[in-house]
Amino acid sequence: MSVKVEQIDACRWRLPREGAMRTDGLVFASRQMMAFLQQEQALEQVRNVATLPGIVGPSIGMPDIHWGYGFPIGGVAAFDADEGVVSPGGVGYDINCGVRLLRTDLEVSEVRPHLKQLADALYRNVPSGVGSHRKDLKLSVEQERKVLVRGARWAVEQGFGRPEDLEHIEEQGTIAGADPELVSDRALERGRNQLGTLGSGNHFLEVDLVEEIGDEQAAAALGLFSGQVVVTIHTGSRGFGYQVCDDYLRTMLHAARKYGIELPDRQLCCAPLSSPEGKQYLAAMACAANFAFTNRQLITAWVRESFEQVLGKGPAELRMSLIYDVCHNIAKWETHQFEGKKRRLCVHRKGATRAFPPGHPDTPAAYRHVGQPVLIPGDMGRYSYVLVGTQGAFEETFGSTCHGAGRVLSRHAAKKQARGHNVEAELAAQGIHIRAASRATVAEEIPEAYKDVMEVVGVVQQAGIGKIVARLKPLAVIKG
Ligand SMILES: Nc1nc2c(ncn2[C@@H]2O[C@H](COP(=O)(O)O)[C@@H](O)[C@H]2O)c(=O)[nH]1
Ligand SMILES: [Mn+2]
Ligand SMILES: [Mn+2]
Repeated sequence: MSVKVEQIDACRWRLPREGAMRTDGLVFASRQMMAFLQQEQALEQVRNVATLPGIVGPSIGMPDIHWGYGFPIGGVAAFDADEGVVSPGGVGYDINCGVRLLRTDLEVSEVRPHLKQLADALYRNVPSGVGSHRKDLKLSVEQERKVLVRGARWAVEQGFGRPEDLEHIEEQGTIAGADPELVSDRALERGRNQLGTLGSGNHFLEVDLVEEIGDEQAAAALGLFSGQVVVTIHTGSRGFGYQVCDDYLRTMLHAARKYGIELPDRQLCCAPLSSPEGKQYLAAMACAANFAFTNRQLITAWVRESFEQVLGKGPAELRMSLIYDVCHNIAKWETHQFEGKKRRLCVHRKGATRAFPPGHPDTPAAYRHVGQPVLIPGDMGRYSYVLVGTQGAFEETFGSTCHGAGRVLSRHAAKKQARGHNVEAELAAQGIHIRAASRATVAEEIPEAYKDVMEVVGVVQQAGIGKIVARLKPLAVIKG
């Protein structure tokens, strides 16, 4: 299916307003990416989002855009507080899936001789794959409710990490307004066993090497240097968030009918932000977001523990601090300047990352002169990127940028392509050690399953909606 697009410049494309659209679509992509996107449903989804009530500015697609449930993955849409809507499809099933980056003082030469052992320790200490969890983490219902309200702060209070970690988490690791009364018993039950687990598929824990620095000043501010060993964690709210999303999709289908919202696709079901249903979803979503922050905080503690077990040095000696933790599936209340006016907007980022500019008060003090860190994973065989947010992103995309490379092969197609290959052995030959609960996951996650993230961040940088700070290369990857 071909969607009408007009090229604006080398990396911007307009999907002109027509039919039921209330605004234009705006997609960031190279010509080559657009040629590929023309065969995809994601552009149609950008147009569908543009039909929703109260949308402010364009319906935006990032260069890693691909098909998602209702809203595309790699999509950003902002809605007016009075006229606008909130939609679970605009956040996604894995509420507050996100990425966290830890630094160390270690040079790669100090780690290489211990890499296999380190991969084993991380695999042992951090539960990954379906059904695994730490035997020493048993939550009562009361404790779980505290997690949902306090987020990463709860984990720090229990001794998982240090108070200064919180300063380097989006929203300091706690989204306000969470109400555990608004989540189902089923969600609570699924969450209890899954807190402190990585999950499967695209979720990962990775030891990386800082391969190249793109901006020395920003790298120094973030504590990054060439040849350094860092750790990336990518996971979200697990079965808890999934259940919250699933429960509220039903509520929202009913609400859309009740409030007379016309939907080009049922998967865009939503409710007015001012309605009881809209407010309830945001309060339940906040619970899931806090669950995810806690999840990444617990995993951080076990990563620090693993390094200490293998290298005999604790987190303080290794200066193993949290660079940043950023969400890429969330809807948030934010203040933005739009058409000369300050507006309170609910910004949906689904497979998109907040990218606030230098000087923004929500950027941690240590980074305020360079911009908010933006963490963009690529794939388990090539590279990932660290960026910072820009004024361009603040002005054009509600302070947002891409979130990854984006899939190009379905899981099925990736498995087919991996047939006849020993992916683990091929990666090991390149010095990348994989530990995974399932062979099938590794096959589904081959690097070729994703776009080349270098091209994605290239578009982002060219468009001025992100600035490259460093490129990371995987050394050891833990997959579910
Ligand atoms: N460095 C790695 N990046 C990976 C790996 N598996 C997936 N990915 C990238 O993450 C993004 C985000 O995924 P999403 O599930 O939140 O949409 C994805 O687009 C890939 O680029 C990995 O093992 N290592
Ligand atoms: Mn994710
Ligand atoms: Mn996820």
